[in-house]
Parts: sequence; C-alpha cells; structure tokens
Amino acid sequence: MKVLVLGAGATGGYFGGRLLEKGEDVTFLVREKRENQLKEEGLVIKSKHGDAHLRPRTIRAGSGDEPFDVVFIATKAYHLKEALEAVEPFVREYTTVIPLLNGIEHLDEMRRFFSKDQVIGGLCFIESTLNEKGHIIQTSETHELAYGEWSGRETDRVKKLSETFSGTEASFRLSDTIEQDMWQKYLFITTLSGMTSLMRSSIGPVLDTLEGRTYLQQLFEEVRLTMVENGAPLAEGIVEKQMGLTEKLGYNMKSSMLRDIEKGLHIEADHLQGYLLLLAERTGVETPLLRLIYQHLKVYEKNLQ
Ligand SMILES: NC(=O)C1=CN([C@@H]2O[C@H](COP(=O)(O)OP(=O)(O)OC[C@H]3O[C@@H](n4cnc5c(N)ncnc54)[C@H](OP(=O)(O)O)[C@@H]3O)[C@@H](O)[C@H]2O)C=CC1
Ligand SMILES: CC(C)(CO)C(=O)C(=O)O
Repeated sequence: MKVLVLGAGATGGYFGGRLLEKGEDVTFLVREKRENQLKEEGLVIKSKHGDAHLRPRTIRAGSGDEPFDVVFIATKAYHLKEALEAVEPFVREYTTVIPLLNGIEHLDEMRRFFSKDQVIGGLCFIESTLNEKGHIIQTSETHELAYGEWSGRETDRVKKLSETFSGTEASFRLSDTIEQDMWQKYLFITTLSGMTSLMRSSIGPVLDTLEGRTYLQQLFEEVRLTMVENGAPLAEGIVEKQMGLTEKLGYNMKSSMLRDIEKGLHIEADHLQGYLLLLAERTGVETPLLRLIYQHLKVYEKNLQ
C-alpha cells in the first residue's frame, strides 16, 4: 500500500516513521524548511519505545499527481486548509484519508475537499514534540493511532489497512467506535489542554491542589454537557472515567498545547475550545470556565502578533 503522510511533525513524523521503519512504502508531503531538515538530519525519532534514524522519501505541493492508497493528515488545525489544497492532487476516489488532528471541526473541512466516503475516522494518543533540530522526541508510554469506519464495520479497506499497519513498533488500533473515540478524545484534550495552559503547569501540580481538581471536574462537565446537547455519542460515566485517567497521568505530563505555548508557537484555541463555545451557544449551554479559558488563550495569541 502506498502511504502518504501530510506533515512530518510530532505525530505524522512519528507514526509515518514507524511504518517506514517496518518497511512500508511511506512518503511525506512537506514544505521546504522541513524537507531540507529531513535531507540534512534524516527523520530522527528518539522514543522510549526505541530510537530510529530513517531516510524518508519526501514530496512537495505542486510536484505532480502521483496517486496514494492512504493519506494521513497530520497538521495543526490552523494549517489545514493549505494542507488539504496541497494534498488534493495525490488523492483518488479509492484513496482512504485518515485525520490525526485533535478535535472534530476539521471533519467538516475535510469532507468539503474529499467525499464523505474517502474520509474515515482517526486520532492518536501520544506525547510527542520536535526539538530544535527537528528530531521527534516521543515521551509517553502510550503511542497509539486509532482508525475506523464511521459505521464501525470491518470493511475490506480497513482490513487491508490493518494488514499494512500490523507489526509496527507503534500501536495502530482498528476501532469499531471511532466517532465516539474522537468525541471522547476531544472532551479529554479540551479539558487537559485548557487547564494545563491556564495554569501554565503540567497536570501533577494542578491535581495537587483541592481547587485544581474541582475546576478540572467543572470543565469536564461543561464540555460534556455541550457535547451531549449537540448529539455527541459519549459513553455513560465518561467524566468519572476521564477524571480517573487524568489522575493516572504522570506528574509532569503536559498537553501539546502547553508545550506549544512554552515555545511561543501558535495554538489550536479556535479549533478546540472555540468550536465548543460555538456549540454551547447554539444549544444554550452555560460554560463559564470554558469561556475564561478560551479568553485566556486568545490573549496569549494576541500577544504573539
Ligand atoms: N504532539 C502531540 O503530542 C499530539 C498532537 N495531536 C494533534 O495532532 C495534530 C498535529 O499536531 P503535531 O503533529 O503535534 O503538529 P506539528 O506542528 O509537530 O506537525 C505538523 C506538521 O505539519 C506540517 N505542515 C503544515 N502545513 C503543511 C503543508 N501545507 N504541507 C506540508 N506540511 C505541512 C508542519 O510543517 P512545517 O514545518 O512546514 O510548518 C509540521 O511539520 C494536532 O491537531 C494536534 O493537536 C494529537 C495527539 C498528540
Ligand atoms: C493529551 C495528549 C498528549 C494525548 O495524545 C494530546 O493529545 C495532546 O497533548 O495534544
């Protein structure tokens, strides 16, 4: 299977790199600076699951229209439109497109570019970042990429994907509840990134204070209610489950949003917290803490300009 990864950053570089390491036919669609970095340094993964030093094949936007069987979309949400324009010529009607972004709003944009049938569900659980040399630094125990049909069915195409993804160092999981998985990850990441960014702290110190835990629970509840009122298929008891998961995170665990803030980079505030506020307004859900967090993130963005 010919695999194209759009974006050789922290997530795309990691999972695409693991497929390449296994011997799959992987190409990365990149921009000039990253292409040069990959030529000079190679695709370097430093991970608790084993390091890798790879020489990937890269292509650039406008460099032709070679077809691919599967395309991973692994950019930040604020780069999505340009990224989709770049990848479009490499997609055919038989191509399966798998998004790795956090959130939900990108699905609308992707379905405008490709047919509903081409885009399946996808997400990843991983802590990964790029250092100043462009090396991928992967620090979490979990390094899982989940994908699946919206119907949950094990179709021929996802069976073929499973074969391609099996035996890889990272964990690729075929899910029969991918829509629910994506909403639940969205609940988790909006809360975790919102709280750790607001507090400018990893999760440990936040949980170490009584008020921190109370606010975390309140934020989970605001987001859960917003999602449920907008028809999201969340499981019963999801807040208790995710509070439990959060308590088990390492003391120094940070969201990728906080890591980006620490590096002075752009963040996905509109895509994550902002979109939820729109959904809350649409259905009349009160979300005071989410509003404060969004305002805080917008002030950070304003100061970047
Ligand atoms: N990092 C993490 O731990 C996790 C991240 N996520 C989510 O995954 C998504 C991707 O995040 P992440 O991998 O961290 O982001 P990164 O910024 O590390 O990587 C994104 C990559 O996309 C590239 N890119 C952007 N636009 C284009 C384009 N038009 N053509 C080609 N390449 C392009 C960027 O390249 P360039 O260098 O040219 O800008 C960059 O290398 C986000 O939604 C994030 O929330 C989810 C789970 C964990
Ligand atoms: C919480 C985590 C690390 C899980 O994958 C994540 O998605 C992020 O920080 O963006």
